[in-house]
Amino acid sequence: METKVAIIGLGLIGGSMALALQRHEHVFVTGFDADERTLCEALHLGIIHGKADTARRAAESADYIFFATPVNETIRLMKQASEEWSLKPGAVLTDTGSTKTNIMEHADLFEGTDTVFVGGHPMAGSHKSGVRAAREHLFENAYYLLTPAGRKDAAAARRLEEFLGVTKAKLAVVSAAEHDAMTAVVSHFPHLVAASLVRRLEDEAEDRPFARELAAGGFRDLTRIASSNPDMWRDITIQNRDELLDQFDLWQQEMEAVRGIVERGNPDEIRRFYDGARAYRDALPLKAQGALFASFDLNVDIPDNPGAISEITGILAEAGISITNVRIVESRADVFGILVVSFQTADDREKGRLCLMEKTGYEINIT
Ligand SMILES: NC(=O)C1=CN([C@@H]2O[C@H](COP(=O)(O)OP(=O)(O)OC[C@H]3O[C@@H](n4cnc5c(N)ncnc54)[C@H](O)[C@@H]3O)[C@@H](O)[C@H]2O)C=CC1
Ligand SMILES: O=C(O)C(=O)Cc1ccc(O)cc1
Repeated sequence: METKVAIIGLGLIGGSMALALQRHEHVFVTGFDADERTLCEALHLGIIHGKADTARRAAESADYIFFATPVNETIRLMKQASEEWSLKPGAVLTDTGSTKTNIMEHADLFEGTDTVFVGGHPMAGSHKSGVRAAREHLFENAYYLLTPAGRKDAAAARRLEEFLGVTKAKLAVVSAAEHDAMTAVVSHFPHLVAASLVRRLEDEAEDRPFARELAAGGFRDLTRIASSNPDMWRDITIQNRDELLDQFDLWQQEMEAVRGIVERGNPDEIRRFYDGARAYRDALPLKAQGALFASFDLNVDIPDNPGAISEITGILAEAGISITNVRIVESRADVFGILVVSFQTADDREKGRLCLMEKTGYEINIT
């Protein structure tokens, strides 16, 4: 029997989810997006099987309903769905939002009905947004957190978990509170810091415009996420406000401690500070795709000239290994640069690494 899926919000995450769920043999994915162009594009690109002209129409015949909209919008849609829509008995509603406490506070709107809401958050994505950025492989190897609320929800969560198996994500169940505390540290607060670093540069560059030209390499790596969708991050910041405020206190303590280290100027102490951070960072599970490690990158140390770039891309193309992005990080002041080649999966990156090691003499690293 055919499973009917409704995806509301067809941007990076909704579009990727629609593509991944099409891996099921008997599935029909209906999409809706508030933006008419996005909706038409999703249909045209084969991201959805059919389009609906309202969220309600998409949802009413569905077995699984995904809200892949900015989180404040998701709550508005949940209220509408529970009050006005006639959903199929046994339907499972879920979302992909980056925050969970606020959303789960509204899950009980579905209590006493024959439908259930299970919170969800695929911890994969990027600073890109929109339907054209959607990728079938986006969730592979990434954590996908589910936050069922009650007993009925636990059974529905198991069904949803099984259905989401085709995404090849690593599914895990956590409480909404736990979710928001952890994501504040690994995702939400870092976005505030990245945006602030960029704003600091903007101020500095008013007096010293040359600083802007020097903002290469490390600065760009550290602030990539400042290029994210501001509407989405506005909603996340509003919904995870309390956790973020706690993070400000802890960050200020951390900055005070670091300031002390710099002020004392003790070389051993300064080195220990950097060494501790490096050791912890290097031991992070980089192979798993997490919120801050959204793409699979190889750093290739090449002479900074166009010939070297086409050599690398040519070797990969010849071996049939697809890449998603290529950029040069001008991290050093001499004639050399680092070519960062991004792959869709860890598997492709490993094949690429072996192939380039065999065919070039360049130094190749995974950061
Ligand atoms: N971007 C990322 O890396 C990740 C985002 N998320 C979460 O997933 C959700 C979607 O994020 P993205 O796909 O990145 O955003 P996006 O901006 O790429 O897509 C959102 C889509 O929702 C549509 N939309 C907005 N309001 C709507 C409404 N009322 N009805 C129907 N469509 C509506 C927009 O037109 C847009 O096409 C957000 O809740 C976000 O917090 C979760 C994991 C990663
Ligand atoms: O671009 C990045 O590294 C991200 O941080 C992507 C991301 C954004 C929001 C999420 O809830 C999860 C992952």
